[in-house]
Amino acid sequence: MALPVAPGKVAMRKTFGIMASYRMRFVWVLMLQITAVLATLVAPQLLGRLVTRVSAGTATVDYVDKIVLVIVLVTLVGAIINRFAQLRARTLGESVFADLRERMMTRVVHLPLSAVESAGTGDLVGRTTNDVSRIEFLVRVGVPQIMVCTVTIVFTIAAAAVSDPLLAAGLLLVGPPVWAMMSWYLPISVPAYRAGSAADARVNGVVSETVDHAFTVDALGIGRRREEVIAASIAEAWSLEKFTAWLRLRLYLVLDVAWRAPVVVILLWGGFLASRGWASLGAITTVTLYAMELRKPIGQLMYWIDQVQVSQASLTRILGVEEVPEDRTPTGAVPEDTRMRLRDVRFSYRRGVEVLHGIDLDLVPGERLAVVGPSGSGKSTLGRMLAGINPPTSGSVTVGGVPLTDLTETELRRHVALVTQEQHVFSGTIADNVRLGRPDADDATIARAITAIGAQAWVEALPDGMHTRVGSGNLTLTPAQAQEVALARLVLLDPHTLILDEATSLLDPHAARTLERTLSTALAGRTVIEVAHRLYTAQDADRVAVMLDGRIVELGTHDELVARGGEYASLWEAWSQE
Ligand SMILES: Nc1ncnc2c1ncn2[C@@H]1O[C@H](COP(=O)(O)OP(=O)(O)OP(=O)(O)O)[C@@H](O)[C@H]1O
Repeated sequence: MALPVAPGKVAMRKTFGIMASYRMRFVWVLMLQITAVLATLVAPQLLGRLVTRVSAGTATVDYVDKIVLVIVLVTLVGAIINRFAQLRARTLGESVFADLRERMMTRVVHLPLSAVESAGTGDLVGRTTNDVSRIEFLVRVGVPQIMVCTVTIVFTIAAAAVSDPLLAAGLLLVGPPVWAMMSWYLPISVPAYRAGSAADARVNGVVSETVDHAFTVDALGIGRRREEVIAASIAEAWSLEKFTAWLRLRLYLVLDVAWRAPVVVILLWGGFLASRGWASLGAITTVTLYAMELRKPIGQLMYWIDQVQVSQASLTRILGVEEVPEDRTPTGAVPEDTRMRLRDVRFSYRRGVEVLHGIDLDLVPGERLAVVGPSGSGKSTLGRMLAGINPPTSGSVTVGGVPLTDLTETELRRHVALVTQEQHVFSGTIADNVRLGRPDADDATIARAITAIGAQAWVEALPDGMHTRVGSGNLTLTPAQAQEVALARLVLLDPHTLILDEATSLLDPHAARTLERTLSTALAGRTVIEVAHRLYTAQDADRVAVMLDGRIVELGTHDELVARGGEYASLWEAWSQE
């Protein structure tokens, strides 16, 4: 299921909400810009007067000098204010953009994992990269320029109207064709740009999926098939890109004329009015100069209108991330003990396809429970329920009487944590990676955690010990080392209940068993639920739960279950004979 896109009204409300928090700075920038524009409007007025006096033969040299001096001064002051206004506008744009980006990142890192998984990472990556870049230019440069352009256009037209209303009325002729063009363009372009962004995200998704799993693609010999999938997604993105380029072409054809029109219209209209004696040469000069001054802001505004469409589509995708519904609502309830209970837990990844069919389970604090069963029987899904990664579709998973979904993420992880075979090593030192479990831990505490999981030998043998940089571009840890770092992180996090889902499956059987033994010392006193593929894990456990088709069909000690002669007994017999 794709991540949501914020509806137009919601996006608008949120955008205004962000802008409202900067309203004083907006007003300040606006005032500076108005002052700068007013300064630029003085020159055409004075030139108009000069032309009137010169054509009437009443202009003295002294008068001309004075006018020129005032024009130079006003233009200079205007340029200084304009520069200052631009600077303030750009810093305002930077602040708004930083705010938007922080908002997004905060939401992204707290998104319900289930929502990210079902949407696929391509969509989220597309939103945090392509879409953010698309609006970056608009917010940083566009918003300030749109303000400048709008203020310039409004005040220039007003100044022209004050100089000669009849003559300035000619400027309004440009309005209707631009309006008609926009009425056609806007409703088509936003959905087209949005579809383009989604198609780009799909390209991202299929390409990164193929690259990430290059070995699998190679092993299965499905390179050509993947090429076809990538080509199809690129073809889709390309056809949408062509369509939006065609839209822009039409837009620019009309707007290009609109951009040049004001001067032409005023000269023709002014000539007509002058021939009737309804406009003076001075007024025509002033209004023509104003019309010329309109060209630049009109041109820029046209460009930004198109950018707004591109960005609006991206903005609705970025703000859409905030629309992902929460999958938990912390109530502030405090668990009274560490006892975990599942009652009639049912779960479906997809509507109508139930994979857990009513599971009841009471964990005994401090016990080690092995969960065994055939592939697809729901062991990992049960682990995810216990770790609170996916809330159950119905029924309840509680700790100390409080449903896991009533706890905040941070609080939840203090109670229960899940370790799978996939462990990400973040760029940084080994100590940084372990410290993720408890940000305030000092080096001595980290060293103890590393020792607790038996990794001190190889860590100390590294050039800088636990301060050796690992992750992308640095030392690459083996899967087993990465797993040990993750387990050391867990020792620091110190939850009372741990779910190990094939946590040691990347290790060879001997190393796995050694690590599991070390772990059981490090995790002594904690409740450990282990999704087990190797049945010696079950033999070592206090109790064994056997899963079959989304149900727990047997629960007891290894000896009891072997003696019962049921499902587990046959699994055990088959395994011991291997
Ligand atoms: N993300 C998912 N989306 C949809 N269905 C899923 C998802 N993950 C698992 N399933 C389905 O849920 C059922 C239970 O899968 P689960 O991974 O929990 O079983 P398992 O016993 O852990 O299997 P294995 O030992 O192979 O890991 C299977 O039918 C599987 O296809």
